[in-house]
Amino acid sequence: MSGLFPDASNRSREESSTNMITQAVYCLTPMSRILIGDTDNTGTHRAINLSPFVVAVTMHYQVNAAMHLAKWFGDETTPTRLEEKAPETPFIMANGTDVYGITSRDAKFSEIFNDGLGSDSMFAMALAVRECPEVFTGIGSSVDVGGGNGTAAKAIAEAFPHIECSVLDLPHVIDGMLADETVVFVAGDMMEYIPPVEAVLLNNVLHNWSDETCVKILSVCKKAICSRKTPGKVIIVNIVLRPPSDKMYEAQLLYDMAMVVFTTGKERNEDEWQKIFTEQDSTTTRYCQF
Ligand SMILES: C[S@@+](CC[C@H](N)C(=O)[O-])C[C@H]1O[C@@H](n2cnc3c(N)ncnc32)[C@H](O)[C@@H]1O
Repeated sequence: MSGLFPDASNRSREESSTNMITQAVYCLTPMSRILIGDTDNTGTHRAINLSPFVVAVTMHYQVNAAMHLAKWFGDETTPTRLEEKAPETPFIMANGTDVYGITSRDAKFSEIFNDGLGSDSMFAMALAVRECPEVFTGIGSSVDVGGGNGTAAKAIAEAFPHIECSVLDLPHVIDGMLADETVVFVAGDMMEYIPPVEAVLLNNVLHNWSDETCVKILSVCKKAICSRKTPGKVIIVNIVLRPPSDKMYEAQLLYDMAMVVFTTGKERNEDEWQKIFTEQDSTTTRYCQF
């Protein structure tokens, strides 16, 4: 204890070392910096703030779901291969319905969930727009399918003002959204119909679903981009699992675990993505990494 509470004779030496410790302890790391964002003197955010995402994925519904993981794994009455356990997920075991069942009946959770995913989208789209601008050139119209609160669509509209941007999501999600001059909100079901458009954006959507459902969603996307004279494109923003030696591998596996707990989907490596694209019979596939 004496080392923690220095006596007066050592004061100046201790003060300077306390300052040093204080600086070392309270300095933000690159990771914690993205949890507070950055505001200018008008209160406008100038940098990415991922804290809404942390709040959204640690709500009691998700924590309860994670607590059911062991039971879900260990349930001997269900098959051992994980994909055969679908459509039951730890989330459904814990909450009686899937994430979208909860967003449809709990408006507060829906708002927190959409804001959280929106903050994550802001992060991903800022990189996509900066690192892969060629993906968006030559496009006149786009629909962000499963676009939630429209954060990604707004980022595209801001970076490429000539693109007419819309967002398609489930009716209860769209209900609360206010259209602005940059983005139009459309209620619909991506499993059934997507309006004709030059580019469909699927931002962090396909990893929520099984291979079979991804093929189904992509076939609806294909109809939407092929109903015009010149066929358009489907832009997929998603993790592509890297080899175990990659420094991002552990973070990517953590995302994969989240998919197991919350959804019937998973994160995929390039071969697994390619399998889906081949089954879906896409003409050309190009990968841009960021
Ligand atoms: C993981 S969130 C991704 C949200 C957004 N793209 C983002 O990254 O912030 C999946 C989105 O798909 C929407 N969704 C789920 N099922 C859908 C369906 N059948 N038709 C349209 N949207 C759907 C959800 O409401 C949710 O907004």
